Amino acid sequence: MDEKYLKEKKARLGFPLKTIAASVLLRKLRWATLGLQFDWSKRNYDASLPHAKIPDALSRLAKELAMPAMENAEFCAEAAIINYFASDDMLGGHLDDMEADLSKPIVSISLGSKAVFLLGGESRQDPPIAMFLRSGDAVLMTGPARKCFHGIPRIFTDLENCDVPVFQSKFLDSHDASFVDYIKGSRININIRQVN
Ligand SMILES: O=C(O)CCC(=O)C(=O)O
Ligand SMILES: [Fe+2]
Repeated sequence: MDEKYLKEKKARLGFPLKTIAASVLLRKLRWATLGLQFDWSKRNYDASLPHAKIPDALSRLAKELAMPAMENAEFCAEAAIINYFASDDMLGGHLDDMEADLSKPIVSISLGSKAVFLLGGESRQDPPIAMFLRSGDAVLMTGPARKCFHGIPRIFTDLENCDVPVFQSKFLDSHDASFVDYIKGSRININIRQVN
């Protein structure tokens, strides 16, 4: 953070301001969104809210991955959630049922550390199936699975189980060093939705 900005901010607030390194803040980031934003008070996606466009490359990839679930129509990537997991993070069992048309799939891409994915049934009481999601895996949640509870109870960040080295080996350029450093103890999930 810029020195002059900090001084001004301290003066305005009247109490000392602690600076936190970007690398520390980055580890605290749990999720981000792209594309259409969800309005939690109205419980719907609101196209009038300011939003960043989903990058074309991601949109094209989602279209291709969604193909088996689209029956002659094209998947339209309208909203995405990016989940950032550090070693002790998990994602509790939940449903993704806020999209108007549940016949459209959710395309979910995993990067970094290996995770356990639990796919349950339509009731929380249904026993889940457990599977590993590794870096580069894509899950297509479609058909009955759109109405099923699912979650991530844990990720593996230890060297023996994380499966990241294979992924890391693809990033040898020195410009990728900070990315490799970040992904070593982390997992990123990108899930892409068609909202309408
Ligand atoms: O992290 C994952 O693989 C699943 C993410 C998910 O289910 C969600 O964001 O709704
Ligand atoms: Fe989900």
